[in-house]
Amino acid sequence: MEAAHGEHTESREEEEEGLGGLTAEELRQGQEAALALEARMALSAQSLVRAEVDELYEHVRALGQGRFGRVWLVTHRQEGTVLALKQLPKASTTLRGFLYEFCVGLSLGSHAAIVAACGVGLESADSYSFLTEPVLHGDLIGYIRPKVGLPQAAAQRCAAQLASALEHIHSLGLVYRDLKPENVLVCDPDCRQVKLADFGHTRPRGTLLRLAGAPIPYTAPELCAPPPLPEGLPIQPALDAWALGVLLFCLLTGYFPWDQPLAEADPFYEDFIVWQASGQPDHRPRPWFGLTPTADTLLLGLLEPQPRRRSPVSSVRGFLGRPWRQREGEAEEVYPGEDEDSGQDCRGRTFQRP
Ligand SMILES: Nc1ncnc2c1ncn2[C@@H]1O[C@H](COP(=O)(O)OP(=O)(O)OP(=O)(O)O)[C@@H](O)[C@H]1O
Repeated sequence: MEAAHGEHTESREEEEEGLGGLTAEELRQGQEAALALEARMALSAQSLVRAEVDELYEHVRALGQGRFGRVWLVTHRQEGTVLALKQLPKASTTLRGFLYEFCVGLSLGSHAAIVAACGVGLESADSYSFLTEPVLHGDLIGYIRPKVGLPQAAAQRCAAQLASALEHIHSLGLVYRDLKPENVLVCDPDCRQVKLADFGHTRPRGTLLRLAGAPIPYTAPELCAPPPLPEGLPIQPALDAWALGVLLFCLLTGYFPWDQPLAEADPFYEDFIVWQASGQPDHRPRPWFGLTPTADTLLLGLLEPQPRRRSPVSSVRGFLGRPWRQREGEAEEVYPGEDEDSGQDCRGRTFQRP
């Protein structure tokens, strides 16, 4: 969604009236978060360890590869501590971009559903790296059974933990902006505990952003509309609430609700908008058939197209412990299985609905 990873390609307007509808309190919160991050980045720049990764750490195995970085399981050569090391090549990451992601991770402190940063940043000849706790059971995408989703209890546990992690991030004046199953790491084979990772896209509330590239299912509709200011849309936690709604739909059904939230381009989104506006049960789009009225209410709140009317991520708490799926039998096992029915799941954007 951005031109360059971690770089401040966005500009921030200082005047409240120029901030496309942010309240004074929202503006203050975002500005404080931005200042705190700048201060932390200045300090961290001075304390970077300058060494090659191999001098200090032994590679055990690769844990994952993203668009920007490679993540390794490593052990500290002297202490023997087992850690995850995210390595970002200098060819594609600026020092500022690296410091930004590193310091956002540090500023989130300790939260049970957020990958803990270790506070060590490394500058090597060709890369920047930082260390975090390792999470060893893969990411959530491997647990979502195509056309089925997760068992309800696991879906509700994930929902509760992710809502809590996002609430924490929002309370610090930040917007996460990259919620998707690939960024949710799983701590145990039964998917009891999950942790949010990858803070390369996290920004202070009110940062002005434009959508760069095609929208994905998790992109909120306000980002697809022409921005209220030439520099872009002042970002709000509501972006994360939307993405959480889409992710919960995937967990409960094994389908994406749509490919992109554009009624003119996506018939599934158009159907949803018609249902959402009419409130008529017989307008319910087919992919929603298996959900309960409780789940409908939760998801319709998170997936409210108007960001100011959208439910906050904390709304999830009020819906836990009640059935979200009408029939539970089809999704009893949690398993990190392979794609059973390629193209018809929520692992790719171009799946087909029933
Ligand atoms: N702490 C960790 N423990 C275990 N695996 C991890 C950890 N951090 C990241 N990974 C794995 O590495 C993958 C890539 O990491 P990450 O998402 O941080 O990279 P990225 O380049 O920023 O990705 P993206 O393309 O989503 O922006 C993750 O999907 C995950 O599988």
